[in-house]
Amino acid sequence: MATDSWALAVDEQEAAVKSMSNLQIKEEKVKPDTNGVIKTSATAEKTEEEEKEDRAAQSLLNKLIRSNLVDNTNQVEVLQRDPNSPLYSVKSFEELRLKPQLLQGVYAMGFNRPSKIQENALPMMLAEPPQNLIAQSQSGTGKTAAFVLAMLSRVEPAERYPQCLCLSPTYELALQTGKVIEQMGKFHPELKLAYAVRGNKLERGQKISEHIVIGTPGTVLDWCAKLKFIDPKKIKVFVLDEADVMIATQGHQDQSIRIQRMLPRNCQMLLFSATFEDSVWKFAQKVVPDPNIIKLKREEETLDTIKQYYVLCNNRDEKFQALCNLYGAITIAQAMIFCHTRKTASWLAAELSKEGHQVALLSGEMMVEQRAAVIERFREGKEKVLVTTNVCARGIDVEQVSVVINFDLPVDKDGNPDNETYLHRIGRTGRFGKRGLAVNMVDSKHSMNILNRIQEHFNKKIERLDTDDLDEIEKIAN
Ligand SMILES: Nc1ncnc2c1ncn2[C@@H]1O[C@H](COP(=O)(O)OP(=O)(O)OP(=O)(O)O)[C@@H](O)[C@H]1O
Repeated sequence: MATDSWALAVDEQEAAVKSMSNLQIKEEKVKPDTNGVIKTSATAEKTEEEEKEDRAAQSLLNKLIRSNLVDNTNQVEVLQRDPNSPLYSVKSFEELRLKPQLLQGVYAMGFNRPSKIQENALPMMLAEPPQNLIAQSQSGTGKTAAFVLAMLSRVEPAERYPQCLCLSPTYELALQTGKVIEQMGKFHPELKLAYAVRGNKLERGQKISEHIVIGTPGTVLDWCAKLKFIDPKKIKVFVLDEADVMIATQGHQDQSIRIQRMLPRNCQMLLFSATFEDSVWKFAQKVVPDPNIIKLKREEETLDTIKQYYVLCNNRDEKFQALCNLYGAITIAQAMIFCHTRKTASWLAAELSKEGHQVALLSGEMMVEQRAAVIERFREGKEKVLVTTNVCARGIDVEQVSVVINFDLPVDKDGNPDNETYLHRIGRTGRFGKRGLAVNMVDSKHSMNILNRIQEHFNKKIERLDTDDLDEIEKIAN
């Protein structure tokens, strides 16, 4: 195989780095595309695969670093299966008439009142007869807590068999949800939970007596169909968590549908997702018949309150020099610096450290727990600058950042401007009326072209900044 070209492609396309060792690539001709990026069919495939894995990692990361509800002032949209039935919403947990032990559990977790999505979702989920629900709202808005409460409310502790089944996309995400079940159900000690995840081996012929089973689709399917540890006909509540992450994983969609088909017709089906792309929507409709639908829109990200600049350089070293010139001005607040590859991010973090700056590096090579720890320190303000990559920081919410530096402009895997990522990176800096600042480093004709296309897309002028001019620097700092 063409080792050099392959190495080059890998360098360009960070997402493919990890896959090198386990890919069997057949001899094939590799030619650079119009952007000079070399792809083989194997790289393209694996890149997609990696992105999918990333979604699960991101979701886990967000859970690990989150200690509060995400603020959302948008309206909730509710579509009822029966538009004539009254629409209930609750402003307190008391109104739900929960079992006292559950209410105690909710309060012990520090929840004083239902979150926006919970206000509508909880009465629907707890209604008699049970109703099916599809709910979508961004990560951190209280979905997990909502369906956990619904499952715990429906369980009959005296009946010792699985009554609620919850599917999660990965082992780690299943454990996170399991923790919430354990916390919320802690004043209900007779309530038991089983984890249907890889490595949890039971003796053949056994029936499990736990009331709630949480697991990944493959193992749950085995437990229901092949090993018969669970009698699916007795399941009252079926939850599909993180449907968007779920269907991004090969095979999970089919396995989930096969499990759903074994359940009784009157089983309550609940599906949750942070996004509603077409594929998620199609899947949701397959597994949730006659649903009520609740949607909570994401806070709009805009560029209105953000000052955007670009700095013209000739190469990476000049970009570094420009960044050093800017450093004093940007560290008045907290800043995130985005690079295209892990290699550049590591290099930049090391160079900044050599200059005596204290920076944090968030890299894709780190374990999810390590990444969570880095973000946590940054959120606490222990470091003021975080150097990271596109892939690594996508989907991660760090609220107090007010400066974003694009050391490399965001491009998609075909080398075109990634406007969505641009907006997401930059948009976060100017939230809630705060002023934000974005500086884009441009070092070639190609990247100037990308910048121009970004300006056109958003119909916003990005001004040139001269980092050797102290007056100019003053201007951006104030
Ligand atoms: N009513 C509430 N009051 C206060 N905090 C809450 C409430 N509901 C949930 N939380 C907390 O807010 C955070 C986010 O909630 P939760 O994990 O349920 O959101 P989510 O929408 O399921 O997020 P994800 O999609 O990432 O799983 C958690 O720390 C949770 O403990």
